[in-house]
Amino acid sequence: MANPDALSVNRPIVWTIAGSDSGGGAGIQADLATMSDLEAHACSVITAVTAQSSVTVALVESVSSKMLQSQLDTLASDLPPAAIKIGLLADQAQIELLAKWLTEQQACWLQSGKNVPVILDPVMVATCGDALANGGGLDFTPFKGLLTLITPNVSELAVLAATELTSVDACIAAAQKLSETLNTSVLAKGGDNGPAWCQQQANDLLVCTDVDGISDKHQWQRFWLSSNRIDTNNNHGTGCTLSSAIAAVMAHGFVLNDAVVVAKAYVNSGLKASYQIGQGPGCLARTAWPKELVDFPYIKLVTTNEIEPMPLKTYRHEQASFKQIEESLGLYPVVADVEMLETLLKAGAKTIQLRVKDPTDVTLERSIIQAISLGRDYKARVFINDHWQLAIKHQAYGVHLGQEDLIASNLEQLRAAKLALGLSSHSYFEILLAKQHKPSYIAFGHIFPTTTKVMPSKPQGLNKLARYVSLMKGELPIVAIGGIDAACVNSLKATGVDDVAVVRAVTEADDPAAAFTALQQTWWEL
Ligand SMILES: Cc1ncc(COP(=O)(O)OP(=O)(O)O)c(N)n1
Ligand SMILES: Cc1ncsc1CCOP(=O)(O)O
Ligand SMILES: [Mg+2]
Repeated sequence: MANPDALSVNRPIVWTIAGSDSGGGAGIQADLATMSDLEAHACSVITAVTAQSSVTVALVESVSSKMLQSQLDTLASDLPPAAIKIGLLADQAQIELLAKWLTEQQACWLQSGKNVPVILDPVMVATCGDALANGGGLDFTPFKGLLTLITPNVSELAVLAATELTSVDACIAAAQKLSETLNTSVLAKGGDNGPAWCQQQANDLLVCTDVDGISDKHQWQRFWLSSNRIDTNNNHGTGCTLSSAIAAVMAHGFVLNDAVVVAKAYVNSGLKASYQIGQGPGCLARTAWPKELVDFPYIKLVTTNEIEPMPLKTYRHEQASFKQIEESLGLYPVVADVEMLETLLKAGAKTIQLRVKDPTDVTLERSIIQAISLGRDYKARVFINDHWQLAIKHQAYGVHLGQEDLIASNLEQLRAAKLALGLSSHSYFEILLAKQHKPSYIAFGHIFPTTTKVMPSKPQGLNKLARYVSLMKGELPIVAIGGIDAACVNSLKATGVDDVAVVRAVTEADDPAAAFTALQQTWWEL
């Protein structure tokens, strides 16, 4: 019987194209362990065999071109990948061969509407300091346009961008240049010594290109991803683990930005439980899908005014929280006009959102005043969508904003006015971003297909919802939205989600008041 908690119905196939580490801590061995731990079926294409322990690399021998080609072709015909991670490439001939193969394959995948993410970890040196490939001499430009993400550490970034990294500015410029040269997103890892190095925290820089399935506002942006530094020498295989985790998470259908934050949490959790096995640096433990919020990074958008990563204590202590929701929001309607709002308040709604989307509506302010006043009459909590200045002016109970609106809104004014704040999210990445503002609740969607709004992201489904809910338990209420009707209320409740917002199931019903009462009754009785 299928496991209802499984990430995907069938384990997705993920390939690792990398070198064997006879010591078992890095390379193919770390990749297979990671992919399998993250519920993927791992296939391997071995590029090189290394005679390696935790203290030395004694010998590296690349496989023949014939063997490399044969592994690729044999797997492709029976076990096609949902995502690919590339690690050690021993020489230029392997880069050329793989780039040619990927070019041909991507043309086929494109024809069949398939998008296979390719994550390149440009391995050059082992943790013990010995060279694995002729890194400085390798030219990765044949991969231009073929990659989804490249994950260099500080020294690899310096080699790839052919520059010295002496400042945070230089790091950002080098990552940006690499992104443009290879036409790919870049995760520049800051765990090792370098300009963004900090004793207390590890700061990675994510440079996004046109990432599939995320908000327009997050594309072509740069973000610092910061975590507490985990004090351990057992870091052999960290880069291999990170890149194969990113590939495995993407194979389960998560967007790139989500895969990066989940993989970082996976590595953090693995480092905490890491162990020494030989005389040198030990390796990461395999701790399954990350479930602890503390392991996920803080995210900061890099702007022209603020380029430095943020000290984590600033996020934790310096901002006040928005109003706490004392009594659950429950199942509540989101409506487009005051008439419908009044009908539903009369039917007993104690929470409701006014969502007026017409920017030319000359009656907007009047509608907002009426909605807030009706809310007071019926002792209901009225949230105003988007129009935060008017909500402050007329003292609404709360405001609901999208991630896009966050950029244009003044959260300090909202905080000072003591309004409740709800924030939308569509992914792990956006949940983490929203949480940093300490809102009153986070809405998550769309759970099922919806016609109410054109969404850049795919429907999330119940399985992902359950993961987000369990991550945020005890932190903030999560409100599910999108395509919700009487038929799915049961299964939504089973995810443990706190509250539910509905549009069409109420507003397009023949009798909206009756539809709302029935839905709410079902929700409370479950
Ligand atoms: C409860 C709830 N969740 C999500 C939304 C969507 O808000 P937003 O992302 O700002 O999009 P628009 O509603 O403005 O199109 C919501 N309104 N309410
Ligand atoms: C505003 C919004 N944000 C995410 S989904 C959605 C629309 C939900 O509408 P419906 O309940 O009719 O699917
Ligand atoms: Mg909005």
